Amino acid sequence: MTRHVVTLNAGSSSIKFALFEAMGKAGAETLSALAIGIVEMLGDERRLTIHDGAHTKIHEETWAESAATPFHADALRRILTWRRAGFPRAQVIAAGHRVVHGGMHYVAPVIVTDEVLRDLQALVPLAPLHEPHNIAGILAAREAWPHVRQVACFDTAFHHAHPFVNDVFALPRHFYDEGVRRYGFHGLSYEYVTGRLREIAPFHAAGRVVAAHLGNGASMCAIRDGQSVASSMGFTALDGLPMGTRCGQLDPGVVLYLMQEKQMSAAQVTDLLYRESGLKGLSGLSQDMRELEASDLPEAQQAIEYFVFRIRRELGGLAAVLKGIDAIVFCGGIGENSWHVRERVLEGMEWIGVELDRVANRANAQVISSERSRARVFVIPTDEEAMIARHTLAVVDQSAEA
Ligand SMILES: Nc1ncnc2c1ncn2[C@@H]1O[C@H](COP(=O)(O)OP(=O)(O)O)[C@@H](O)[C@H]1O
Ligand SMILES: CC(=O)OP(=O)(O)O
Ligand SMILES: [Mg+2]
Repeated sequence: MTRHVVTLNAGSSSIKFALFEAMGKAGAETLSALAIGIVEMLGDERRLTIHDGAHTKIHEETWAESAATPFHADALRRILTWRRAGFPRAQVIAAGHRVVHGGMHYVAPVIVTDEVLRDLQALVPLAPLHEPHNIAGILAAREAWPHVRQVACFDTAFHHAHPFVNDVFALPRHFYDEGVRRYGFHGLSYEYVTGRLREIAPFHAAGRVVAAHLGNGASMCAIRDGQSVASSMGFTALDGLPMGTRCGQLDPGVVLYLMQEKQMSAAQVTDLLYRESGLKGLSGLSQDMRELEASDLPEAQQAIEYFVFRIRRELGGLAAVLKGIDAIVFCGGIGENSWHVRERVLEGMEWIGVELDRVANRANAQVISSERSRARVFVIPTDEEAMIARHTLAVVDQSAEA
């Protein structure tokens, strides 16, 4: 049996998508990506770029749209038109969506219903950079594709079994019961790299692993025997490491100061912490690590220094949670590509059992620790799309059995 699944990862100014083919018996299918693409909003211009499963560019188009045209619906229309022309025989049975926040109740992927959408809407304030766009992507897909099932796959789900101490804030107890907890994000990415680690190094995958997803958003996760134990991200995707435009860990007293002494409104503070801080705010130059690495500005170098410093702190903390580490995994745009950041993170980490192989690291090799290193360090390209596709197929098959 051959079936197809489309995955969507909708952001504010881009939609990443992929078309997967599933072959074999239901439940034991192999998935392969036929196409992986992105629609980007670049001012009034929009661009669709598609690569095949071997990373060869197979399509590119740009078109002008006024900023007033709803971006997600417009992008979806283009994706569908292209899909019909490029893969006319594809039997698309479902669309899987990355949804960043699942709150207390969504701890596994689900088929989207009106009730699910209402629940997700209530989570918008907890993920203002992501959730509204994730929902817009689902709505646009539902409208463009009324007969295709929509499945929501949550970034928080991988972390849902955290022990209480890694989940709680020291607030009066009722806040925890209401859902004011540490959720953790990037779960689809962590789940994928954990699965890959099981294939590459099963012994290490069964042990104590710290994984670092360092992309535009950045977080770290302590994983024991494949299960998330603690995450640097909390109630929202603001906590932990500094990111492209997000502040990372911040004394809550700063928020009080901004509101009380600087008379900033909640909306202004939200904008400051989510969109104007992190690497962008510190450097005054860019949120893009490549630009910072290429810059001589002292502020750009300090922004990288702070990023590295927080990763090292988190690494020490998560290693303590796990009582030692057997492996570290780097993934995400920075984790997979910046040998410079990895080198600085791992400098002088012998005390934790890590010795870097500088040559392997500079070559972005899969294993970047030396032969002598007690813990092994891996660079594993993540694939949130593949994880979404797997979950989506599984949910569709389960619902058929039910
Ligand atoms: N070769 C590279 N060297 C350093 N940083 C890189 C490199 N390639 C990508 N990056 C950085 O990765 C980040 C984007 O990560 P990515 O995981 O693609 O983001 P997103 O969360 O949008 O998927 C950017 O800061 C970008 O500069
Ligand atoms: C949760 C999160 O930060 O996601 P992203 O890295 O896609 O911004
Ligand atoms: Mg990302």
